[in-house]
Amino acid sequence: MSMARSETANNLHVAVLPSPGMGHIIPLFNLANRLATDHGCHVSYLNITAEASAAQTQLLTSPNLPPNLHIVHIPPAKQPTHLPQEEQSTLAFTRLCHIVDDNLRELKSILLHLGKPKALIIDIFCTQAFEVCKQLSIPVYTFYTASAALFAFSLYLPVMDREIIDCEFVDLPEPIRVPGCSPIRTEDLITQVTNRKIEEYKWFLFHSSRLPMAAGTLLNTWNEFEPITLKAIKENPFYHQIPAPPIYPIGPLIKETEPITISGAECLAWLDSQPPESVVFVALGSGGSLTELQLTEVAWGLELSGQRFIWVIRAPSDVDPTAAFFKAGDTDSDDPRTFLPAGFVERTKGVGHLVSSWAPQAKVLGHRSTGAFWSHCGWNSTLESMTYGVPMIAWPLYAEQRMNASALVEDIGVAVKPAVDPGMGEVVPREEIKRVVSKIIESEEGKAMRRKARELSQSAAKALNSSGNGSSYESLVRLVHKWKANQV
Ligand SMILES: O=c1ccn([C@@H]2O[C@H](COP(=O)(O)OP(=O)(O)O[C@H]3O[C@H](CO)[C@@H](O)[C@H](O)[C@H]3O)[C@@H](O)[C@H]2O)c(=O)[nH]1
Repeated sequence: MSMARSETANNLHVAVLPSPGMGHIIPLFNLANRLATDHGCHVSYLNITAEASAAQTQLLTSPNLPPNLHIVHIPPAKQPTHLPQEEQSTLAFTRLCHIVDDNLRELKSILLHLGKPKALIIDIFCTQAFEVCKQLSIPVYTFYTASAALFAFSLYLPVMDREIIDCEFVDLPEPIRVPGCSPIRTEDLITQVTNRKIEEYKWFLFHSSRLPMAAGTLLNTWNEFEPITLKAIKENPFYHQIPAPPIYPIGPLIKETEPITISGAECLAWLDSQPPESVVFVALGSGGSLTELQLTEVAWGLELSGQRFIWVIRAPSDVDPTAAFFKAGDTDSDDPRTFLPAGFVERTKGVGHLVSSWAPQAKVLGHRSTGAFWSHCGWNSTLESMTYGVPMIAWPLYAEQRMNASALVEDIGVAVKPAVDPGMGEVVPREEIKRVVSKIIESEEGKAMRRKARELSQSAAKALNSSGNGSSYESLVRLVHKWKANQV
């Protein structure tokens, strides 16, 4: 039987700690919002303010927050680590890990000041909180913002690192077999593990090896989306050797509200005037950008396809590879249109709509005119696309996105992946772009992908159903009951 909301409420105080980067801030915020609105919890959302992006500030200063959700700002660390210039520009992840490390120094006094919440839910890159919370007897839960498959890989990583693999992972002759996951081709591996000697890998291994310290892991997925992996994590004897924490699949949690800027409103108004399922939405997550050469090919490919599009466009990555990541939602930078082929904007007027830096993505994906999502396959983008039943063009860039893309194309059948031209290096040429864009909007294969995405959208809605034993809804209710039962 479904557990009623009123049973779980009564001022239970929980805190939520995201790491920086919109791909983490957004899902932890969605969870905080859900706990406050659906489960009546009193929620403190701990916001690391150092290097906050415009999108982060905009999200957290929204006037529509529920009254029982409080944003607690962690002031920037007094003596932050200074990374060498070269690392600052190439490794967003290392920089992110240092920001967390520096800015959690005062976590203990913050939690004490908040009156010791009954549970702390942390992002996977905030595992420094385990020791602090042990001293305070606060149970810590991780919210895994990526797939269950990556969670399984991460649980297994310390074992592989210690006992099984003595070369670089990318040099292995065969795909990596992790129980419950499709074999992971070495070229699809998460980028953080491609070089075991560098700091990026050490941080990823550090946080992965601490996953078993959690009292439980909330996964942003649902039973029907990753059935085999979830079953394996729960049941496979292999995982019993690794003290894996109990898992709670609570997804797909996606943005329910988002602040709309002027350019966002224009983008939605443009969509209103387009035919149903006709528009390809091109957006590469919060930090994705393309090289100048690739940007040119994408522009030509879109134009040649003749299909309608919305394109969230950013300055080329050759200028500064991590600029987009740390400046998410910042529209003050150069007008990216200046990087496009001459005459492109004029020639595609009426057929295409450009948005600088940031669009109201969830709203665009939920719009009836959107026919496909050209995405870097970040996990939140993937969940948003599936929630609204939109098929995808898979364009993975970094992190675990290649793994997600392969699952979406090969295992689930909701995406198509353009092929690179070996003669042009890693670049996908305009003819190939034209082919996949037309295919996903017009072909029978594209329609089959849309049908599959719609089925998943229905199963997602069922999992979240609050009045019909939705599996994800019930998982979260179970947790809230548990926290409440431990309440003194
Ligand atoms: O113009 C934009 C661009 C992005 N978004 C939102 O930003 C989030 C982006 O998240 P995601 O798709 O997961 O991409 P990243 O920001 O790149 O996320 C990082 O974190 C994810 C979760 O761990 C990983 O899956 C990714 O690989 C990693 O790059 C989503 O909610 C989008 O709706 C917008 O609202 N407007």
